[in-house]
Amino acid sequence: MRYEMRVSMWGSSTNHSIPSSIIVGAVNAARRFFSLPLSSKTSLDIHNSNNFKGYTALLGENTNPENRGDLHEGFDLGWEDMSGATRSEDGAMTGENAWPDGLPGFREAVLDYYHAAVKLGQSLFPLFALALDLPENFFEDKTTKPAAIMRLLHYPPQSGVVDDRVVGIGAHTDYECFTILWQDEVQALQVLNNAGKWIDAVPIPGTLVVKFVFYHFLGDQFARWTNDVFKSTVHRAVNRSGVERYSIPLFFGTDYDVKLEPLSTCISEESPAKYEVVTAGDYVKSRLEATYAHSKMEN
Ligand SMILES: O=C(O)CCC(=O)C(=O)O
Ligand SMILES: [Fe+2]
Repeated sequence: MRYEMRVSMWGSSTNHSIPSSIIVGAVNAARRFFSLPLSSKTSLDIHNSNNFKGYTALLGENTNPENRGDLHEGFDLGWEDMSGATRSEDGAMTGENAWPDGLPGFREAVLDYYHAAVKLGQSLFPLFALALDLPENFFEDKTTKPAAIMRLLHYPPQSGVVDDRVVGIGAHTDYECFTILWQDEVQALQVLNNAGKWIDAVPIPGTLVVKFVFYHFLGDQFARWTNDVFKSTVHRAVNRSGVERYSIPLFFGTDYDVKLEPLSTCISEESPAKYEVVTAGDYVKSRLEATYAHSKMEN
């Protein structure tokens, strides 16, 4: 069974909504950033960051090891408060964000969206806990220091014969528990269904689409917490639209110093624990290292 929750982007009284002005601010910030000269962007090269923050050039990332690189550019950031404070207790993922010079208002617009989306993400954990027969507050003490990576993504259009090994973002599963995704109106995102067919995740104008689909669109941290009761969904993006595309995923995990231990409700004699226990920080970092390994060597 598949559940999907759509959250109206128009401000309302519910605390599940992200005001449209905040979304528009972040999208405009992304447009301004990707319009910078390449040299300004590569000065923030993600390979120079000890915790994978900053700029990824076209083909810099390779989410599917069978592919030759992803045809998008990106800007990655993690938690930071408005005053600029970062945290020291994030284990392997501890470190600062990398902000561009000469883009007034960029940092504020991006962080405004980040904080609003993180708040939304925090409000979803109790629903997952209930779905797993756990107390509603089960994840509360495991999500006190938001371990959330956000990305601004820019996909050029691809035309003619598209090599399946060079697409916008190759087939992959996300590394954290779940993903909140804003995408513009350009169709590119696809989800692999149980029959092995790629299904278009159709953009809906005027909405913030929260990928919130049990058993289908969850990330690998939840697969580890639940011993695969929650299965991560394979997805990819191929932009054949003829126009450029922007998206903003936010990956929401448990705190970086928390161990990804299988839940007692999800293991049994018939279904013993499958995964080695690691901290969320070590896990995310190892996945990012694999994703960027090919371009690190060229660097
Ligand atoms: O751009 C998109 O719609 C998907 C991005 C994505 O899957 C990712 O960054 O993990
Ligand atoms: Fe993804």
